[in-house]
Amino acid sequence: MILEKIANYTRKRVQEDKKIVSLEEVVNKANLLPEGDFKFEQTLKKNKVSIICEVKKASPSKGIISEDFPFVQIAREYENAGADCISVLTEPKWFLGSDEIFKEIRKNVNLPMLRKDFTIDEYQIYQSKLLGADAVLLICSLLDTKTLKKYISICDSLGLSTLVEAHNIGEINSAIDAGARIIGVNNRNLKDFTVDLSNSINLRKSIPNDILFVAESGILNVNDAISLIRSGADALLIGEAMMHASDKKAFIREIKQGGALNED
Ligand SMILES: O=C(O)c1ccccc1NCC(=O)[C@H](O)[C@H](O)COP(=O)(O)O
Repeated sequence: MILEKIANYTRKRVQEDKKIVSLEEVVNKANLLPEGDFKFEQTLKKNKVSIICEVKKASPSKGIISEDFPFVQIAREYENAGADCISVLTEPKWFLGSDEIFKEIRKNVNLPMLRKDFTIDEYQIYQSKLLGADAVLLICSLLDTKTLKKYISICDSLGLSTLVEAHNIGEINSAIDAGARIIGVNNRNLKDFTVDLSNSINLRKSIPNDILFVAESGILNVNDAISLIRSGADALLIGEAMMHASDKKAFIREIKQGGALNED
């Protein structure tokens, strides 16, 4: 499965990174930074519905999404269009992301930023803190409950939020047991890349209301977004459709207005 391939490649990447900067060094450096203030989850808590816009050059399911990829300009456009948070993919092989892209965007926008990578080692959490991230992604199918708990605790000590991603009820229970405060449900089946928004809609009911719920992937238009808001999503993570939207401001405005109209 693609996720295993990505995770295996990520293990090699992290081993290489550790040869340049050791675990001890990243830990020490990260601990010297001011503690984070959980800006990512504070933003999600404060809003009725938040839109997390993703900066995404390519993906395993779609190949190249943006040929020229002016990533700083895209992130600024998201900010000006009314995005609440920004997600930046840093995985280099399948998503053509990088830590440098993340750092450049960090310098140019004020919104809370999610470092979207395939976390398989605590090293990446300290690295995310050094990159200026506000949140990291933890994927349940890559981490058992004990490891999830440990990584959430490391993030807590650094003031970083965690988006814990689940695909099914077993993974949701693992995320809850690990103490996740934000759970994302991915609508994309990572075995065959099919997208089914009803995955978020069905699994919403299994997540307690005091845990923030993010619907992820495959949101192609305003109607998709509104149906997820109606099913109780606190936030939507939108990549490809946001990258392609010619009028990003109108896209976000219509989602938020549509979501508000469907309240109660
Ligand atoms: O996007 C993929 O093809 C993909 C494949 C394998 C693992 C993860 C993948 N995507 C990561 C994401 O979480 C999405 O980029 C994100 O949810 C936005 O999705 P979309 O709106 O469909 O671009």
